[in-house]
Amino acid sequence: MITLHDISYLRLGCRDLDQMVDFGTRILGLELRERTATHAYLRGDNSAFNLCYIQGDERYDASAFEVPALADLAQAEQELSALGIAVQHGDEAACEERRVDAFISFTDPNDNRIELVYRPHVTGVRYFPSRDAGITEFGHFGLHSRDIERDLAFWTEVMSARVSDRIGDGALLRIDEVHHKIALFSSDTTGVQHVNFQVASIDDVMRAWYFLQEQGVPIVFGPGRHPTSTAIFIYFLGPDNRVYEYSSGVKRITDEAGYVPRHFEMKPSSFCMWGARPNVKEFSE
Ligand SMILES: O=C/C=C/C(C(=O)O)=C(/O)C(=O)O
Ligand SMILES: [Fe+2]
Repeated sequence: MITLHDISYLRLGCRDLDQMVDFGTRILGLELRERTATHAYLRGDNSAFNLCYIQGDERYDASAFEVPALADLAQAEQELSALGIAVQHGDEAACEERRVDAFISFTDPNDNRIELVYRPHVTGVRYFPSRDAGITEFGHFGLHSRDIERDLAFWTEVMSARVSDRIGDGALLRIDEVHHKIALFSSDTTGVQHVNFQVASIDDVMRAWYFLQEQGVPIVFGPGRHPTSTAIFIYFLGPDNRVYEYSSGVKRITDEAGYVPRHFEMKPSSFCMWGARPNVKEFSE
């Protein structure tokens, strides 16, 4: 089994890097940490970056997870190869581009690009937000799945994720005490389905609600509260048409041995206990 220590970063292709830097800083409230002609590194905590927008193919994305030890990369390669999954090694330039000491990459059974990284760089410099969105950390991300049972088997048997809750076919997966850091949603495509940043409180979610409306940002779900993780949330669209989420108050599962996942019915009330209706394809009946 491949132990995932934490989520690390997302690499997101885009057509217009300036537009994504503007959105990431002025709207999302991330800090622009570094920028080259083709790459923009943004963060909401003290990591070197959480999101890297890359000028070029807007359909490109990759999600990265940290493994605890360098030896885990070799072990992971062995396990993936045994399953017939091709593994690539990051060379020095690719490691530098990702601000990590070492990494391997592969595609999961859904053709999602996944990177396993060793020693993602963190900074000793406090995250300095470009607007006071109240971000506390990079929270989680959703992945598309064209075959949930197949992908769930991969994430829970090959990787170390555990099911916290299911909603219809969808699955919320934890890799530590946080209720979920990965979410799989039934879909007809591949890649990242939504990007979540945790904010400090309900005040930040509600402030975002007014702010996003004023800025003309399309809100696609919420404000509301997830009955699954109990988090209060708001979802909105970036200019890249990706779904972004702020949420606050995600529950922790501390009774690892005794916890049994729940299975929520595929109804809007399983996504929001206040009555908000999702305008997100993968969350709809
Ligand atoms: O119901 C879908 C989403 C649930 C949650 C949650 O329980 O917090 C998410 O954050 C999500 O996966 O978007
Ligand atoms: Fe989410």
